[in-house]
This record gives sequence, C-alpha cells and structure tokens, in this order.
Amino acid sequence: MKLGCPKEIKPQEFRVGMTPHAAHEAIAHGHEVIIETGAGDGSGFPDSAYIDVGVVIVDTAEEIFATADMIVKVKEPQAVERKMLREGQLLFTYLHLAPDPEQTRDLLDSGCTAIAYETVTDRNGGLPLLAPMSEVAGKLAPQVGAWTLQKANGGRGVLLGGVPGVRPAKVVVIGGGHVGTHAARVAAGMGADVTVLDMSLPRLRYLDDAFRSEFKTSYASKGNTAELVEAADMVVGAVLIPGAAAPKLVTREQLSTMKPGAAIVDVAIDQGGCFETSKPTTHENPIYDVDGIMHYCVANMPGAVARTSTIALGNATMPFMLALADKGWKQACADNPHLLEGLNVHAGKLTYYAVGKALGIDVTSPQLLIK
Ligand SMILES: NC(=O)C1=CN([C@@H]2O[C@H](COP(=O)(O)OP(=O)(O)OC[C@H]3O[C@@H](n4cnc5c(N)ncnc54)[C@H](O)[C@@H]3O)[C@@H](O)[C@H]2O)C=CC1
Ligand SMILES: CC(=O)C(=O)O
Ligand SMILES: [Mg+2]
Repeated sequence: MKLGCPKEIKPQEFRVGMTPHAAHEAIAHGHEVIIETGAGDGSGFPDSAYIDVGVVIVDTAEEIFATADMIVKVKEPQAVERKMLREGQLLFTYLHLAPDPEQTRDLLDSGCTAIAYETVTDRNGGLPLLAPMSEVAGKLAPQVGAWTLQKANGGRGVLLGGVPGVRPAKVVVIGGGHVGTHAARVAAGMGADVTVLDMSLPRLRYLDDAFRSEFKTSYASKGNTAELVEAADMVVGAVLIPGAAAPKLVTREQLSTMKPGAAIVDVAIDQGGCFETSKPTTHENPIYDVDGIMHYCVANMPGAVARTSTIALGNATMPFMLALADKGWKQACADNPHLLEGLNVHAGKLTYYAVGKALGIDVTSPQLLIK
C-alpha cells in the first residue's frame, strides 16, 4: 500500500502524522511511504530523517492526496484537504465529527473511508489513540490556565500556588478521565487547591484511592458543580462521552456567579466544549472574555508541544496504521472490533452512532460493512 503524510495546515499545528520510526516500520512491512517536504520540521524531524529510512519526499499535499491509498494525519482534514480526498481512499486521523457538520458532509461526499483516532477503543473500554494527547492536554491545562489568570491577560491576577501567608488558587476540574487526572496532578503539583468532579463513582473511587493526598473529588451533580464553579479561580473542562458532542455543564448565566477574571480552560472544545460560552480558538489568539470570565479554548493544545506530542501519538497509532496498511481497512477492522469502533465514514455512509445522533444523520452499522 502507498501511505501518504501531508504537512498539517491547521493554524499553529506543528505535529506530524508519521514519525520517521513509524515510516521505517511501514517500509519494513513492504509499503511505500511519501511525505510532504517539511511535514516533520515542527516536531524536530527534518526531511533527511525520513529520507534515511526510505521515505520519498514530495513537494505538495496535492501529490499526496492524488496518489496515496492511505492518508495518515493528526488533525481533522481542513476544507482544502477535504476537497482532495478521493473515493476509496483511507483517512486515518482525528476527526471530532459530532460538533462539525461541514466536515462530516464533506467526508461523506468524498466517498473516502475515514477512521477517527478518537473513537478507536481498547479492551478496557479506553480510547488508546486519544489517551496520549489527553495526557498532554491535561498537563498543559494548568500551565495555560495559570497564564490566563495573569492580570495582563485579563485574569484575576492570582498565582496558582499562592505564597506563604496567601492562600493558593482554587482549581476545579470537570471530568476525571485522562485530561482531568493529568490536569489535577499538575495543578496540585503547582500548589493549587484542586477538586475533580466526575459522574462515575468507580472513577471517583479510583481517583480518591490513588491521589487523595494531591486533590479532592466530588460527584458532578448540578448543585455540586455550581457551588464549586462559583468559588473557583480556574475551571478545566475535561468531560467526554466518546464520539458525542460534549454536554454543556456550565451555562452563560452561571458565569455571573463566578469571580471576575476567573479562567476557564475548556479542553473538551474539540467535541464542542462543556461550557455554553465556549468557542474554538487557536494558539495564535487563544483567549477571549465573556462577561469578565477569561476563556481558553484551543482545540489542538498538544500542537504547542509538538515534539513530545508527535512521538507520543506515533507510539499509539503505529500498530493500528500497520494493521490497516497490511490487511486493508476491511480485514483489519474485521479482525479487531476496537479498530472498527474507529470507523466513522465509509463510501458516503456515516457509521458512528453518537455522530449521527448529534447531527441528525442516518447511520449504517459498521458491522454490515465488513461482511
Ligand atoms: N483541546 C485539545 O487539544 C484536546 C482535547 N481533548 C479532549 O478532552 C476531552 C476529555 O478527554 P479524555 O480525558 O481523554 O476523556 P476520558 O474518557 O478519559 O474522560 C472523560 C471523563 O468525563 C467523565 N464525564 C462524562 N460525562 C460527564 C459529566 N456530565 N459530568 C462529569 N464528568 C463526566 C467520564 O466519566 C470520564 O471520567 C475529550 O473531548 C477529548 O477529545 C483531548 C486532547 C486534546
Ligand atoms: C485530541 C485532539 O484533538 C488533538 O490532539 O488535537
Ligand atoms: Mg478540531
């Protein structure tokens, strides 16, 4: 199979879909790999690192989309990339379709087969291709939230850890999964007073067992959430219902109960965000103010630490990428029900229920397509 990796074009996105190690493995499996010139530069992988392992460097994304059987990327295809996708072509990348009707329509129209990193599962019910980027975004959240809280950035002028004689900031994390746990640990490590909210009692039990000395837990009822949000200096949005649009857990009205200059870091923005007032921002212009509350809503946070993120993502995607290349998507998905969970679009049909529900589009069962 011919695998193609274009340079990412989302604003300030410095990751790349394939590391030289991943490309090397694909070539060792008998595949051809082409990559757009400069695609790895932002992650510290120059063209020469790919040439050394047998990759062919091409000048344009057009050439990749015109000739590759499988496109391996990081972020959802942008409008100009979607125009280049072809019938029968396999796309392996993050998609986040539930909050994105335009992208969904374009993917359906293209006739491509699209497997979304964020809905591939594992045998423990986890999301192995989302987890590494959630770990990164979770660790970044207190860092960007601390910056947002600085007075010059519109924040309250509160230092997360406080100082002797001055209490630390109160940080509330809504959702105690991968993002939430990493955010809570880093915020606690910076000295903040941290509480994690979740709807899952087993998850809260685990967090309490493992991290009792670092942060507190609370059940995410509407009442508890409202009280904690009101008292918070920083609120991190970290909930997920896999593949679905994020539930809106904090309304615009609630902002008026918050401390002026408090910071919201809505990591769940890639699934539409869990604050009513969230809208996606970019690394170039990451924050905005609604009713005196500063919002940080960057949908590709891990792109800021591209080298770490590219390597972490590549470690997770490589075995799935190799299975898709070796067997073709149909056999690879027939052999691995967890990879089949990643199938969101095939030949003009939507195949992921939570996306269909969010967008009001009929869904075809993915099982029917692998028979
Ligand atoms: N903005 C960015 O750059 C990035 C965003 N993300 C996003 O962050 C979000 C969280 O991802 P993960 O932590 O990996 O998910 P996860 O599945 O590990 O954790 C989600 C947690 O939310 C909890 N939850 C679900 N509904 C809830 C509710 N109504 N109230 C309270 N808790 C609730 C679940 O019980 C679970 O513990 C996802 O939308 C993911 O796509 C991840 C990486 C980068
Ligand atoms: C998960 C995701 O959207 C990202 O890593 O950019
Ligand atoms: Mg996105």
